[in-house]
Amino acid sequence: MPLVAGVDSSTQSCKVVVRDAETGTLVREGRAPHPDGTEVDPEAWWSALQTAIEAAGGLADVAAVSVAGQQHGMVCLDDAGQVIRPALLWNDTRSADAAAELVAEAGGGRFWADAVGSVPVASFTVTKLRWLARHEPANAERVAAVCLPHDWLTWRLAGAPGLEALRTDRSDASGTGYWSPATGEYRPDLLERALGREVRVPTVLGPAESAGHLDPAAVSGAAPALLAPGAGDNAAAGFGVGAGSGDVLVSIGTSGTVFSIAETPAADASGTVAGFADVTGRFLPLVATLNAARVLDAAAGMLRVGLDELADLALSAPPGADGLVLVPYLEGERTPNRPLATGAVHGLTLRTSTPAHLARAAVEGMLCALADGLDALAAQGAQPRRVLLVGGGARSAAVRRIAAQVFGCPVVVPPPGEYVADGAARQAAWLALGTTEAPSWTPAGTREYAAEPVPAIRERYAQARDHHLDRLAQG
Ligand SMILES: Nc1ncnc2c1ncn2[C@@H]1O[C@H](COP(=O)(O)OP(=O)(O)O)[C@@H](O)[C@H]1O
Ligand SMILES: O=C(CO)[C@@H](O)[C@H](O)COP(=O)(O)O
Repeated sequence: MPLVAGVDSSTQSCKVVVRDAETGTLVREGRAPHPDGTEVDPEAWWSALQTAIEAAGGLADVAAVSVAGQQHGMVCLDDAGQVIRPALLWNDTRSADAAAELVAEAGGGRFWADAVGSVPVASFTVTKLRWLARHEPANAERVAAVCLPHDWLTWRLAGAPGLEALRTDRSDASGTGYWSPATGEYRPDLLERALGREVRVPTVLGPAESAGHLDPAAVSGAAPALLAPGAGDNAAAGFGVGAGSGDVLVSIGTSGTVFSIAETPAADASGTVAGFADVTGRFLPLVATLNAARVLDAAAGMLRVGLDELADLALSAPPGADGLVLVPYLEGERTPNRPLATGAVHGLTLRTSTPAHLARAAVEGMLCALADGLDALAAQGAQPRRVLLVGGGARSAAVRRIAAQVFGCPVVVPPPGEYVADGAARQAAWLALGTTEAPSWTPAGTREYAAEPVPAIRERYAQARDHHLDRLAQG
């Protein structure tokens, strides 16, 4: 029975699962935390990956490995393959002006949506390259190759064999802003427009193509396992839960994402829906917010309670929290594009000044921003008859129950698990087994949450969401 390993190198942590390639049975797992911040030395991901692999019992008996990871992060390498500066992550908003500049230079969003399927905001790698060229020209001069977190980790697992060996996959390439899901080709002209010159980018592999072999010297005791192409974390999560064409997913991790598996590429000139690619050769129209699970962390911190108590408090308040609304822009926001925004609380009265009301408003505010994303996805052709809910935030009983009221459709929650790492493992199994189709591992024990929709929650949120302050310069 071959074993395979899947990795999720996400914003807050690194998770490794080892599964049976044929049945998908979980054999062992491990995890390790990542440092805080929106600028991170990739070496910290490498060290977390080593710790998580060790906690998962190592890779000695594993036939294939696949790395999925947070999307968009800019990892710049010099001629010798050394990292030039800490990576700027997807939630680093310093390139917001660069994004606006790139869009204006092209005459608007239509150009970008047609060229690469998405209109760049600060999250996209292409805007970070423009920021680098403008603010750190000496670093920009040294760049020989640019890649993404999952590409870099796969390359390190291969023993960092030279820049020409860098590999990526369609799903992550589609978040760069210089690769087109519609044509399957890079747009080196757009990369050059951002950075000022062309640099090397990873070769984009198709589904289940090999990225080479693991170098046993890179991981203590590991076998020379096959390396799979890997994926962006949202695409991997879709693959991990076995989502099929037309399914709509909401992921509540550090980011909030709303996406579906589509047969045709998206090209939304408004920039609300990003036109990404999936793991199987299909497409992944996606709306992302910067504020999801950490809104709950922040509310729990303010109320000095744990996350389970926060959920109990939220469920003890009435739907709509008697008019208390929390606008969740704690990290600025990406959709809508408000990089400088801060959060706000509206509707405070003596009645609503309770921990329960604030807890409920935090859950509802975070979910309303995602419900706006669902509307945008529906406007692009998705049909959210039900929503599959994944990510760390889906562990909250309040999120699961209130989501059905806010989204206005049933919410299906797979058993708690690491679906990004599972998606990566399933991709590794596809490669290891050499089959035409990926093995079908279906998570058993999904639960469906249905509730009467409460439109008043979203109506009140719509009145509140445009009223907020910008962050102070040092904020
Ligand atoms: N029971 C819970 N209730 C609410 N949030 C939770 C719960 N368990 C975990 N989380 C949240 O999930 C988040 C991590 O989710 P995860 O999907 O792993 O994030 P990421 O992939 O961005 O690193 C954390 O912010 C954590 O607080
Ligand atoms: O930027 C996006 C999607 O476009 C984010 O979804 C990142 O991929 C980070 O994911 P998490 O760490 O929150 O899962």
